[in-house]
Amino acid sequence: MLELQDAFARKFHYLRLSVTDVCNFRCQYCLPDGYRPDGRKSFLTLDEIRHITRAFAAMGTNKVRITGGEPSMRRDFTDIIEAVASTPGIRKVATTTNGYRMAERVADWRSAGLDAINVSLDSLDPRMFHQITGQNRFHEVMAGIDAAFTAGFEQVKVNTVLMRGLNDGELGEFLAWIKSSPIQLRFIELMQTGEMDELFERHHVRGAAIKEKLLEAGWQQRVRAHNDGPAEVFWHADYVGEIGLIMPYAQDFCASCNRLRVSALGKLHLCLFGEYGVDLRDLLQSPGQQAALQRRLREALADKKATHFLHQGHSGMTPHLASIGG
Ligand SMILES: Nc1nc2c(ncn2[C@@H]2O[C@H](COP(=O)(O)OP(=O)(O)OP(=O)(O)O)[C@@H](O)[C@H]2O)c(=O)[nH]1
Ligand SMILES: C[S@@+](CC[C@H](N)C(=O)[O-])C[C@H]1O[C@@H](n2cnc3c(N)ncnc32)[C@H](O)[C@@H]1O
Ligand code: SF4
Ligand code: SF4
Repeated sequence: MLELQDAFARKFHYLRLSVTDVCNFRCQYCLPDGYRPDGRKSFLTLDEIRHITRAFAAMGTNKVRITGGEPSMRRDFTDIIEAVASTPGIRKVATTTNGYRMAERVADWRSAGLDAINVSLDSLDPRMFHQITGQNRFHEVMAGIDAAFTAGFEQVKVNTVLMRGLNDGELGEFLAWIKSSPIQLRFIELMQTGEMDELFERHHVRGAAIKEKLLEAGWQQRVRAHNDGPAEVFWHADYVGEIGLIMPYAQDFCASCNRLRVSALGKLHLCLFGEYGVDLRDLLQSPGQQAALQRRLREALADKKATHFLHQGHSGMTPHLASIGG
């Protein structure tokens, strides 16, 4: 099998597949004014999703993360999970969600083949949660996380975007929360995107400060496996949970890049902060197009850059991460 490999010898076995741009939250760093419907957009159909997944799987992809917007806003979300999970070669199906409908549906998602779930939770203080996400749904999301454990997930990853002056003083509360829960809590550095005004300057805080505190408190960094993603993971003998740090501004962050993205509009994105998307949709219309689709993917990959250009202030064409799935 000819794997997907770029000019820097990085291999890509992980696809982040966005299934919708729509979201019901208004996170300050993503869609502060909420999702603005655009009647002309049509998101990938179930058949198109099947064709994409098959082509990637035929080139060595074994993990697919279904994302968005908010993926659980899709009425056929469970069918999407099932379609991806039943594709030969796909060994891990994951999703990233804001927790919407999770408490009621997570058991169905698991039965459909979902292996891993990442939930966004920016604060353990319900009022701060509301302030950051624009939604008064803290307890709903927490109930969703509990329901995931009840449904049989052994670990849940929780994503917390670090924001100076908002949630950056909550380390103690978060640590107490994961002391006896199998949660991998990941602090994510705020990333600058095209539609952000001065929010980035106001709230960006380096994950390195948390790393120092963790090391001082006896946390140890897990040795990275070669196929691990970009999170640095820390463990402590007194804690069931773990801490992950996602620090895209750190040196060499992109050296371990192992993922490609397809947007809900069917475009291949070589980087979260790339300059363009490669349209795939014309080759998603029948199974007979798979060879041509694979050729297009391989040719496109030749142009993947070594890293993002965030340090120079360029966030590419990405207006906000809901447009590409994060
Ligand atoms: N800069 C950058 N950020 C990323 C990348 N992949 C994920 N992120 C960010 O990391 C955060 C967590 O992403 P998730 O969707 O939970 O996925 P993940 O970290 O790949 O999770 P695992 O597959 O469990 O390792 C989000 O804010 C993403 O936008 C990446 O390739 N580059
Ligand atoms: C774009 S969301 C899509 C999935 C789902 N709606 C959710 O929020 O989990 C994926 C992840 O990106 C993160 N994210 C969005 N905008 C970000 C930004 N500007 N900087 C860092 N992380 C961001 C979110 O917190 C979330 O964990
Ligand atoms: S981060 Fe996720 S939940 Fe928040 S606005 Fe963006 S897409 Fe929606
Ligand atoms: S910023 Fe781009 S190159 Fe860097 S890890 Fe993310 S997707 Fe890969």
